[in-house]
Amino acid sequence: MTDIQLNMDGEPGWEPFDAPALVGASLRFVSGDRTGNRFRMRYFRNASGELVARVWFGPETEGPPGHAHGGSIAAVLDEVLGLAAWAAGYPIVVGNLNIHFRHLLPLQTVVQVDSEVVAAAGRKISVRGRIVLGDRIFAEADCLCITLPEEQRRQLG
Ligand SMILES: CCCCCCCCCCCCCCCC(=O)SCCNC(=O)CCNC(=O)[C@H](O)C(C)(C)COP(=O)(O)OP(=O)(O)OC[C@H]1O[C@@H](n2cnc3c(N)ncnc32)[C@H](O)[C@@H]1OP(=O)(O)O
Repeated sequence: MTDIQLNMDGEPGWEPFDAPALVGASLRFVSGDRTGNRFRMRYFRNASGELVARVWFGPETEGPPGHAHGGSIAAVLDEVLGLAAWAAGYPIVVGNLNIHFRHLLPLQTVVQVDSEVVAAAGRKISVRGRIVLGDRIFAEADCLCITLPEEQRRQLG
């Protein structure tokens, strides 16, 4: 437990990021339980202002024996990259998420999710992300987010 908590810390120059304060408390599926056996997550903004997450993939995210289920990896990328667009000021939902799974991700490991908002054109916001540990890349993703019309936003809020 201590190791997990230590590894979940940010880096110098990172600021803790309060996701519920921005989007409400609805993100329980991935980041809502900081003590359970599925995901444990902490969000930060790095020195460039980009959203970064530290994520522990627990035993209940298992797919291939001893390794994370692809769907669990997709769930994390969906939330982090969607939230990255919100953190950049765009009220969106994810329209398309394309993932390259590069290496099996061992369970009970804390990895880092990097994100970058790369383009905004009309309602379409492009976000890129990857899951890494040191120089090991586990997954890379391109995410197309679509801003919600005001009326739909009101219905959700
Ligand atoms: C303050 C209160 C708020 C509270 C709110 C809290 C929310 C808290 C969020 C937290 C942060 C997120 C973290 C989790 C992220 C998810 O998990 S979101 C859930 C998963 N996503 C969904 O369920 C989305 C379901 N899909 C939809 O709702 C609709 O299809 C969409 C995406 C809103 C688009 O529908 P639409 O508004 O009718 O837009 P439409 O006119 O079809 O398309 C607009 C443009 O986007 C393009 N486009 C649309 N979809 C696609 C697609 N899939 N592929 C490619 N292009 C597309 C169209 O081609 C079109 O392009 P142009 O013709 O303008 O060049």
